Amino acid sequence: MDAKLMDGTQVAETGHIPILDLSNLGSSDPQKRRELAQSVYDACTKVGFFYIKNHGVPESLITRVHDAAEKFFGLPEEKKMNLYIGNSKKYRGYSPIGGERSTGTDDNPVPKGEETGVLSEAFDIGYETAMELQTSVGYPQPQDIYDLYGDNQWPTNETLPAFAETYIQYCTAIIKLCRKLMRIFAIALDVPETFFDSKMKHPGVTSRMMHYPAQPVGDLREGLGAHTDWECFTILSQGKVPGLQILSHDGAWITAPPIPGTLVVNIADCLSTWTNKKFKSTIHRVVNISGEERYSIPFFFGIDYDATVSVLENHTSEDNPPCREPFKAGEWVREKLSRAYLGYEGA
Ligand SMILES: O=C(O)CCC(=O)C(=O)O
Ligand SMILES: [Fe+2]
Repeated sequence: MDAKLMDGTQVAETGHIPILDLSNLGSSDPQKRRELAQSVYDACTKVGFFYIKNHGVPESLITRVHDAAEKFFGLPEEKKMNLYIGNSKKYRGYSPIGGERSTGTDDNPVPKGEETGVLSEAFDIGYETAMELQTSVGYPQPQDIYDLYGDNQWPTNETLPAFAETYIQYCTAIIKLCRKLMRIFAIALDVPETFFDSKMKHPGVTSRMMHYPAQPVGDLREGLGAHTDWECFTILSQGKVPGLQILSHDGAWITAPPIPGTLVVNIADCLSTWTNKKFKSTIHRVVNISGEERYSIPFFFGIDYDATVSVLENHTSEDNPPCREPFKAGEWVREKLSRAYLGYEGA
């Protein structure tokens, strides 16, 4: 059924976004992995978004991390502001409502100085080796050339008992899933299955808890402006309340409602570049007109910050030259981060 948004855009409740069953993600049968890779390929080239079920992340852990997010955002503003993102050189910490700006997309940027603050608050963390230590004792520290690893600003245990522990546990489970997915992407792209393995020793990972207040009637502000994600791909746990919309090829915003037992995956800029844009880094936004508070937890998975993103040769031809020169993942992410917040440009 189609609905009309307050700003007049059509929102179609459709089955445009495939639901993929990941039961065979770690199958020992290469044929089963190839079949999964084929459906991943179709989803990435046609939509750039898909839901995953049987993904292996325990529902109880997802529930615990969402509970932690709700508790965090329920803290008094001054406690949250103790962890203000502006205290961090690495873009880690709390960003209050209106603190993040809608910068638009590469093709359709919001002019500098005209950006508006979005109707959401967020708590951001980045990769730290504690996320590996649960599964691999003695995991080495990364070299931090781009100044983006570690130094998360955690609330104390007195303020929020077990908050850091729960969020780190969640990240551990998601990183494990992401490394397996990268192998499926490699098969889908017709390169050796282990192609990305050496580039995700200390993956350029960011995750954030987000809170979108119920939008007051008549308030047209976006919860999060139209954008693409920057890394390789995103795994989104969107709680129970709808609000995520993706831009279809014919220019309509399509809602991607929460589906119990699933997470959402979307392709982001770095992986799209690797594929010479065959995999779509699809524009999306959040508008919370549900009348309820919305909580979501995006997890952005990128390759090591000091690794190079370079268009795969087997995805170029004379008529289809590389869309970009090779670049370091850390440089790209830092440049994007420096424009993301109002009144704070990082280090
Ligand atoms: O909250 C959501 O559903 C999506 C968030 C998102 O797109 C992002 O943080 O990049
Ligand atoms: Fe996003």
